[in-house]
Amino acid sequence: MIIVLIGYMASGKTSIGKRLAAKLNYTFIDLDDLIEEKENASVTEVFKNKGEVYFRKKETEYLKEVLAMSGNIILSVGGGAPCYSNNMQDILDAENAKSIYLKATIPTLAEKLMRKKAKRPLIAHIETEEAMAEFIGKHLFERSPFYSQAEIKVSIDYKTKDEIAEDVLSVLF
Ligand SMILES: Nc1ncnc2c1ncn2[C@@H]1O[C@H](COP(=O)(O)OP(=O)(O)O)[C@@H](O)[C@H]1O
Ligand SMILES: O=C(O)C1=C[C@@H](OP(=O)(O)O)[C@@H](O)[C@H](O)C1
Ligand SMILES: [Mg+2]
Repeated sequence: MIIVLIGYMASGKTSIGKRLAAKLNYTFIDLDDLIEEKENASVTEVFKNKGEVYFRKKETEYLKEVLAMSGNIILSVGGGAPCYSNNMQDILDAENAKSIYLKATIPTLAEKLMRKKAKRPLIAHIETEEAMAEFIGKHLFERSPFYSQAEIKVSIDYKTKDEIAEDVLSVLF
């Protein structure tokens, strides 16, 4: 089975994915880490040197590769992955795949992203929490139609990583 974690930046896809993989003894794959490895550059460097369009092409290419893999995998994708190309449909159509949306409210995301924006080129320039919340509001409005197609939704507000991992496990098994 491939469990695909989707959701907005800083909703916890990467860190919850790691925990779930350890608990289930599944292979953990983070799509951003895979891109960094294959491109031999950080996400920030890829955005800066090759542009976002190039990043999106690579994201789509490696997503297809992972979805075609066999075995038990937890796949954490970047926040934009479901929203470009045919990626969300490919996730839904993949045999053996289950999609999970880690869902958060705007204030939760704004607070998390103010602390964790440095490595995220789309929001690194935003200076105040108020401006961050405004940006996220608009961005989530565009992205929610993709995220909402996930088979399973788990709310993450006010929860610890362990609580979120437990909630995901309880809806899955
Ligand atoms: N529920 C949580 N409680 C506290 N910190 C969290 C929680 N979820 C994520 N974090 C922290 O927030 C940051 C962003 O999480 P990350 O897993 O990278 O999110 P994503 O991959 O969705 O962008 C990380 O530093 C992570 O440790
Ligand atoms: O939402 C996005 O478009 C992005 C999210 C990032 O991943 P995380 O969601 O893991 O931060 C990373 O792929 C890149 O900075 C673009
Ligand atoms: Mg991540």
